[in-house]
Amino acid sequence: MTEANRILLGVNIDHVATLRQARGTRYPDPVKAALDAEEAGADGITVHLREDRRHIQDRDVRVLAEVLQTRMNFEMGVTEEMMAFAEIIRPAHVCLVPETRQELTTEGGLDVAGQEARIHAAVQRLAAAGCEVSLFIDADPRQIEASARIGAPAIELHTGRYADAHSVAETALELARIRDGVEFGLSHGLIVNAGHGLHYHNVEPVAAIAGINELNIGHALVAHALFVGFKQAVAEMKALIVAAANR
Ligand SMILES: CC(=O)[C@@H](O)[C@H](O)COP(=O)(O)O
Ligand SMILES: NCC(=O)COP(=O)(O)O
Repeated sequence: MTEANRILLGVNIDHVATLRQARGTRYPDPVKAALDAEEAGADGITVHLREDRRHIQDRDVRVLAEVLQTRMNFEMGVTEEMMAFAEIIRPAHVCLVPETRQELTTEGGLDVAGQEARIHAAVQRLAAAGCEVSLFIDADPRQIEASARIGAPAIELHTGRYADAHSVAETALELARIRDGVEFGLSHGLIVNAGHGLHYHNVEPVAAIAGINELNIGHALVAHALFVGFKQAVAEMKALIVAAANR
């Protein structure tokens, strides 16, 4: 009997909160979505507390920290406000992401190579709070090397360019970039995750990359949940990635 390739699904619930914030209501509740996701097979719950609080709110994070059965992956910009908040919440995982106020979504990865001392200090400080830190970076050897050099245990490769590719050739090129990035990261002793813009029609080639640890997926799950319910949306995605990883 051969052992199954393990691949984890981190469910990002940000856009449940986006819908709530659009009207300032109490519903839909991202905490309920997180608990449903866990029941449906999510291996972890990802939230991005943005500086402008456009979706997830501080209270959501505090409540999630108390009720999650799996683990929280807390995405944050490298700011003093967020560092102090993470030190109080102490999420199991923290993913450091680049952030600009006006962006529609996260554009590009964190420039670790360009600010090694600053990111190194953040990784050390979060590790002292008991958090395993990953760095959300482009699949660029320079950024991967810098991440390993500063002692981050994990990276998350930004799959946005792959997801946004406009031709078969461009898609293949971006997929190859991610595949090479996974291999390069593993060869540097890093845990390699990936995410951003992944959906039901583009996720399989990424899930099939050998050695990839976890995929973080949000927007597409929330969109599909409108039609099939959140548990079903998560279960379908989990089945898809596990099958792709074991093909
Ligand atoms: C870092 C990342 O890829 C996700 O957190 C994503 O950014 C969440 O969605 P928004 O970018 O739309 O806030
Ligand atoms: N880090 C990527 C993530 O959490 C989910 O991104 P998306 O699926 O909402 O684009």
